[in-house]
Amino acid sequence: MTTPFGTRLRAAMDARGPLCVGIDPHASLLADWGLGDDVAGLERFTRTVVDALAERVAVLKPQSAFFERFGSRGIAVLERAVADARAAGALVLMDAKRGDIGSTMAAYASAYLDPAGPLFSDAVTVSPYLGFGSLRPALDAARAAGAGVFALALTSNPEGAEVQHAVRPDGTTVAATVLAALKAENAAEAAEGRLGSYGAVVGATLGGTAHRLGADLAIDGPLLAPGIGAQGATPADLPAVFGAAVRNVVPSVSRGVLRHGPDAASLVAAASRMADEVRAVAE
Ligand SMILES: O=C(O)c1cc(=O)[nH]c(=O)n1[C@@H]1O[C@H](COP(=O)(O)O)[C@@H](O)[C@H]1O
Repeated sequence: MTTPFGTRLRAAMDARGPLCVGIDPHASLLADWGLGDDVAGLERFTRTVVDALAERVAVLKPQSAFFERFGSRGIAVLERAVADARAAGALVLMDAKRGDIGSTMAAYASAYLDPAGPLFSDAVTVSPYLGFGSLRPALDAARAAGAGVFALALTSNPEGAEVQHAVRPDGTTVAATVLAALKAENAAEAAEGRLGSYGAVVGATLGGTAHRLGADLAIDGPLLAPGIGAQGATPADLPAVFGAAVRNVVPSVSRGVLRHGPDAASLVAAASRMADEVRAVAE
């Protein structure tokens, strides 16, 4: 049986530093790197990032949208990136943010969480906003494969609050309900003293807002914190946002590292500076 994702993630964070670097080949970044906004540019960009960082950072997070926009040839680049990054020892978090009715969710689960599939990843991002229960096929597929799932709880964009801060009839917020459901999924791993495999996405940009969730952030699983760099947050913001849960935070940076390319040494230096800054506040 494969070691569960949460356990593998904790080991990778300890060994490599707690950092996720996103692979987001924006058209503007391709241009900045002197590459065409075409499949050849996408491939060169992706390969450069994977070659530079997959042996060094804990998690690489390809953003599927930037590959999908090139159709099947873009997906082929994504497949190769997933395989190469995993072979080099990085955990791959597929940023697909899927969410659908349960029966369709089962197909998404087989796309990303079936070890026999060409896009099989260590974990995938999902949206719980069709109801947390609709994610069941993905949660079960992840458990079977030793993979992980990150559900959106409090996203980094300002528009998220209108849904995520909404208060239910029982007085809890929608986001707190998602966090509680993730904690329940992590119970078995937590009982063994392990980091759970079911993570939440909580933006690093939220200032004091997330911290007001306080104990709700204690989901016994990882907290992916995007929003560092281009969206304005810094590692120094993490303790205020996450409080005691900061130890389980995996900060995620895309453009803030990628803008240092195409030089591989500069990409490595940017990622390692960021990992050092995070380590300094998380310990
Ligand atoms: O799930 C995510 O990764 C995510 C959730 C969220 O709340 N906010 C957010 O920015 N993201 C993703 O994180 C990346 C942020 O990129 P940068 O702003 O360039 O660091 C993008 O791929 C977003 O889709």
